Amino acid sequence: MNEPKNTETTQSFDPHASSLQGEVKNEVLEELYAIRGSIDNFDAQLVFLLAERFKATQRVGILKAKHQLPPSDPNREKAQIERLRTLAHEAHLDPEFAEKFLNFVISEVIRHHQNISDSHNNA
Ligand SMILES: C=C(O[C@@H]1C=C(C(=O)O)C=C[C@H]1O)C(=O)O
Repeated sequence: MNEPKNTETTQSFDPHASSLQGEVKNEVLEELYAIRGSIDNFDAQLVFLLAERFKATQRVGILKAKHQLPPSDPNREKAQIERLRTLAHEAHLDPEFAEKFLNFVISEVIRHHQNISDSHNNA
């Protein structure tokens, strides 16, 4: 996966921004910054991964619009949710959270698909 050359974000982001400065000992702050470095890496990857996922779902949306297929596919969603809940359980992630997260993403995808279908029909 190609990561964008996001010099703007890297230049303006202050990894040490904190409301705790001056409130806790320096060594605690240093340890916090070290852990937060990993959190920042995870968050960046999440954004890249989601961007790739949305690229793929856009293609599905175009395919569906071309062939007059409905934006959502409830049986597919059911299967995905079951799978993700199992994966989450195995990974010690709360399955309820995994389900909510997937539903949140899917509802946004369906909104995109509806928009693609509307503009396809109006063209
Ligand atoms: C992407 C699709 O469209 C919708 C969105 C889904 C998703 O984001 O994974 C899954 C099923 C559909 O409701 C699809 O049908 O594959």
